[in-house]
Parts: sequence; C-alpha cells; structure tokens
Amino acid sequence: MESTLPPNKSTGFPFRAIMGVFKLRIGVVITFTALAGLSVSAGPSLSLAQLIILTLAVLVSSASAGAFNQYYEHDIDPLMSRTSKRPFATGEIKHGPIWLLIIFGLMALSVAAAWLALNAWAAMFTFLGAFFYAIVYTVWLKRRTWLNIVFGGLAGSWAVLAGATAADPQVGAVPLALAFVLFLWTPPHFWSLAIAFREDYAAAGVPMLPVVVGDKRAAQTIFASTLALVAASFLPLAFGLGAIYFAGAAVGGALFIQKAWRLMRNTNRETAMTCFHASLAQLTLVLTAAIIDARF
Ligand code: HEM
Ligand SMILES: CC(C)=CCC/C(C)=C/CC/C(C)=C/COP(=O)(O)OP(=O)(O)O
Repeated sequence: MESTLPPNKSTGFPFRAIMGVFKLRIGVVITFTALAGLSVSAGPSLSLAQLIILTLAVLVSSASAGAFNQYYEHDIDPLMSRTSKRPFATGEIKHGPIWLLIIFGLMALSVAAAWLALNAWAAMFTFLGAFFYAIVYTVWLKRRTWLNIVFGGLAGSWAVLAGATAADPQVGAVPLALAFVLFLWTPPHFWSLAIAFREDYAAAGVPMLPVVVGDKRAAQTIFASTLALVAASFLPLAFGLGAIYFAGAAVGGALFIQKAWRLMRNTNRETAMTCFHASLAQLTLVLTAAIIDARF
C-alpha cells in the first residue's frame, strides 16, 4: 500500500522519498472529487486557466496536508508496518523545521492562487480541506478518539465544495448532497483499513474504532454506515441528476454493501482490505457518474 519508494540510487537525492511524503495518489483522487463538485455546480464554466489553477490548488493543498501528516506522525509511523518505511519514519528525510516552511508555504500558495484566480469561497474550502485533515484529524482527534475519522472525514466534503464554489459561490443542492455523501463515505472507507491494520494502531496507541470496540463490532458499524452512505448517495437524484448517475450510484453501492456484508460475516484482514478497495471503487463510480450525468 505504501507509496514511499527508496531514493533514486543514481543521484542520491531522495526525489522519490520526497514525492512519497506528499501522498500524491490520494491527492489526485481528492482533486478528482473537487472536479466532480465543479461539474455538478450550476455556475458558469471556468476558463481553462481557472480549471488548471483549481486542479493544482486542491492537489497542492492536499499534498501539503499529507506532508504535514507524515511530518507530525514521524513518532508513530515507525511503530506501524504500513507506515514504517515512510521517509520521516526511516530518517531518509531529516525531520526539521525547514519542512514546516515548505508545507505551509505550499499551503499558502495554493489558497492564494485559488483566491486570486477563482474566489474567496473556493479558497476557503481548499484551505478547510487541508486544515481538517492536518489539524482537526491528525493533531486534534486522531490520537484521542475513535470519532477522529467522523469529523476528519469532513475534509473530503470540503474538497467537493472547493470545486463547486469555484463556479458558483451560492452552493446548490447537488454539490451539497455530494459533499454529504463524502462525509458519510469516509468513515467506512477508513474503518475497513483500520480493521486490517488494527494491531498497528493498537501498537501505536491510536484509538481507531476496531482498537476500541474490536473487529466484529467495527465490521457491524461499517456495514450500518455503508447502508446509510449508499442510501444518501441517491440524494442527488432528487435535485436533478439522472439515469447515468443512478447507474453509477447503484453499481457502486451494491459492490460496497456486498463487501461490507462479507466483512461483517467473515471479519479478517483479507475481507477488510477488499472492503477498503470497494470503498474506493464505489467513490470512483459515484463521482464519475456525477460528472458524466451533469454534462449530458
Ligand atoms: C480524514 C479523512 C481520511 C482518512 C483518515 C483516510 C484514510 C486513508 C488511509 C489510512 C489510507 C491508506 C494510505 C496508505 O497506506 O498509503 C487511505 C488511502 C486512500 N484514500 Fe483515504 N482517507 C480519508 C479521506 C479520503 C478521501 C476524502 C479520499 C478521496 C476523496 C480518499 C481516498 C483515498 C485513496 C485513493 C487511497 C489509496 C491511496 C493509495 O493507493 O496510495 N481518502 N485513506
Ligand atoms: C480540499 C482538500 C485539500 C482536502 C484534503 C482531503 C484529504 C487530504 C484527506 C485525507 C486523506 C487521507 C488519505 C488521510 C490519511 O490519513 P492518516 O494519517 O490516517 O493516514 P496514514 O496512517 O497513512 O498516515
């Protein structure tokens, strides 16, 4: 799972490790989420330059938050198998204040670019996404309560609204509904992975749901929250999305529910990871269907 790769041997400069710090694969999906919010927004089309700036602003904001997360968690990442190879955890990249300058500089740049090229609302949600992930989730809640992901999950909702407000600061019902879907999607997405790596989180003293209530109760909670998520994923139909969106939400929802059911019936690392990947497939189907439906 971990995207951190050994430094490029030929130059010695840890280019790949530095890229690994920014969690860019996740940033790409976060950016896709913002573009889905833009697509379902009623506002006027953006110019190509504005579209590029929105894309880069959300990507850089997400990446800076991801880098802050790895910087801040350099103490617990070595304690977990999944994260122990990360550059701050291994010392491949020196954990020092220069990184805070880089991180906050990139964050400020992304928010300023969104503000200047788009509007204050898009800039605010671009900032809020990173703030909720880096501060609300990573610093405030992650090591304190199993509710960490419930509130931290708003980070994804802010990504939807960053895109939607770029075109129309008066957020419409469909972008709001999609932001609500992201809010409900994030907990089962993450709790599935947390079951697979429960021992890691227990060793690191992080109170993820499975550590607090056990795998079985966590799997039951995942199943119940997936049902709620899938029900909510049909909300955009009430505000104008059509058959294409329905198809995406139905196929994605059925897949996620089936894997969450399987996880609840047979709770182990393999069914947990399958459910985690089903969450990503469901989100991709819902967002892609929303983009296509809104365009035709
Ligand atoms: C605070 C909210 C969230 C938390 C705590 C969370 C948690 C995680 C974790 C722990 C991983 C595994 C990372 C790794 O091992 O490298 C992951 C992977 C992933 N997450 Fe989430 N997630 C959150 C929100 C989101 C959102 C909003 C999206 C997309 C809209 C998303 C998309 C992904 C993707 C695409 C991956 C796979 C990345 C890869 O293959 O390297 N996550 N998530
Ligand atoms: C608009 C905008 C910029 C939104 C940002 C949204 C965002 C970056 C959400 C967090 C995604 C994520 C994979 C968190 C993992 O945290 P973790 O610390 O639990 O993962 P780890 O254990 O792998 O470090």
